[in-house]
Amino acid sequence: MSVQADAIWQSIAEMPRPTLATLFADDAARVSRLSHRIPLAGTDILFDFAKTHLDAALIAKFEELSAAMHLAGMRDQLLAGAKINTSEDRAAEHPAERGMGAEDSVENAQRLHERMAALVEAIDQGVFGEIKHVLHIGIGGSALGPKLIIDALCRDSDRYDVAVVANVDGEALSEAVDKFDPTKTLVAIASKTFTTTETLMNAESAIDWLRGGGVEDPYGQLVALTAAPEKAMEFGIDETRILPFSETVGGRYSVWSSIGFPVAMALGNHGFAEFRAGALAMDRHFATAPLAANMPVLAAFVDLYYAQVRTCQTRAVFAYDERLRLLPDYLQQLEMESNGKGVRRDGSPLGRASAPITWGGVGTDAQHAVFQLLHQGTHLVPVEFIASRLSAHEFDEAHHRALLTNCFAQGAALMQGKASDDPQRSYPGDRPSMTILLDNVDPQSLGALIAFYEHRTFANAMLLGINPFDQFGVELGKEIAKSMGNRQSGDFDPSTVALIEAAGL
Ligand SMILES: O=P(O)(O)OC[C@H]1O[C@H](O)[C@H](O)[C@@H](O)[C@@H]1O
Repeated sequence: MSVQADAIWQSIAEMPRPTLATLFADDAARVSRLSHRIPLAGTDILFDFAKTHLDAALIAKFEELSAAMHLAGMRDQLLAGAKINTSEDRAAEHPAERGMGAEDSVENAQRLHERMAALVEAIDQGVFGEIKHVLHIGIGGSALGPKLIIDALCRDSDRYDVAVVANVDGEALSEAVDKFDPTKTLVAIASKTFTTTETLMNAESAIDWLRGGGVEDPYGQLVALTAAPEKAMEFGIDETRILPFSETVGGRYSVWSSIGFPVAMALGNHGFAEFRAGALAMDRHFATAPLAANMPVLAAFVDLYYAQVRTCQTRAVFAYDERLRLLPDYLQQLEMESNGKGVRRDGSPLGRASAPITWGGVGTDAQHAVFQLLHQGTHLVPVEFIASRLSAHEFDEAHHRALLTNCFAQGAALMQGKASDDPQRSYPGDRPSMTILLDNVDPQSLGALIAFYEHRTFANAMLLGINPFDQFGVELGKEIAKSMGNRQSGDFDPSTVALIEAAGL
């Protein structure tokens, strides 16, 4: 980090720390200043930062930090498809999947999307016989995005039943295939590298399941979603059913690419295109809005303020909408795999806290489980609420009113607190939250929301000097698992040896 950035952090740390109550009392226009309604491709999203400790002075300091860390320039490079993933010497071209980036990359992505759309149409038209189910096999970035989007948007889809299987635990595959008829199932094998052991093992077992279920040519029912088409061909998948995507699209940023195939199957090509259009609208906002009114950037300021200055070690995300219940899982990979790093882009020590731990759940369930700690525990946890103005279920609208009321009440309670003579019953208050209110849970708003999180993660990384696009930290465990599986090494530590023996491996 530059000396200049260090000095800015120092001055942020020394700034006065007014309470939320004082911030509201001192600025009658606080809500209009910090609550932004952003119009995006036919939908609006409201981002309310008023219940965080951000104020004009803090924002100005973070703008200085942004200048010192070249945030705007790095953003422009990201969105132009420059090679900003320096440790792997490549670009990070997930925006190109939505239509923003280097011209040839955008064209290439479009061509691949058309190819995928054609395959979806062919399946719809019965070219593969009667297909009713899609078994999507992938893990990490090749599973979490499709799982979230399908769970959110395809609850009463009359197109295909989709199951996403990630875990190498056979229970996961067993649970998924139990509901499916092998003769009517298409198996999508999703792996950017096509080398991930869990995915390949599940794929082999799925082929056995197809064969055991009377499918004469199981390979004829496989589709591959990958950036390594040659490996998928070696695996035995016909080239016409391999949907490639670019090597420059990172795994946890890949739901927009052919990894989104099950989303297109469940939602239809049009729905998947709308999902990408929502993201493109957020890309445009990120590209053009001034930093102080740029939602991903402001959110990163909030994240950094709490993690760096108030030393919060976690941040909690609560979806007040059953349709978004998988959002915290998705964000855990996006944020922690991107920014859970102790070194900067140039390899020097980070010298400060990396990304906080992302956790969360679904409201109102979580209120009856973990909110005690948020209200009275000794850890300060910045909370994020995500809700939708409209619901889609068939029951009385009282349900949705109660859901939203609870969501807003929690934010108010965290901030207000409550004094009491009895210490057990007193609430300190001044606990921050931000709220994101969607108009609806639909493809555009979800696309825009996920792109918002991607850019927020990027802005956090740039302001810390981290490369958010590699993940070397996941390799060591894989290597050790392999050597254990192959029994090549007798020199594990005594605790590990005792566990191997106890399990009879
Ligand atoms: O898509 P794949 O190549 O199979 O990789 C699946 C996942 O595994 C890796 O271990 C990484 O941690 C993830 O970022 C990646 O999404």
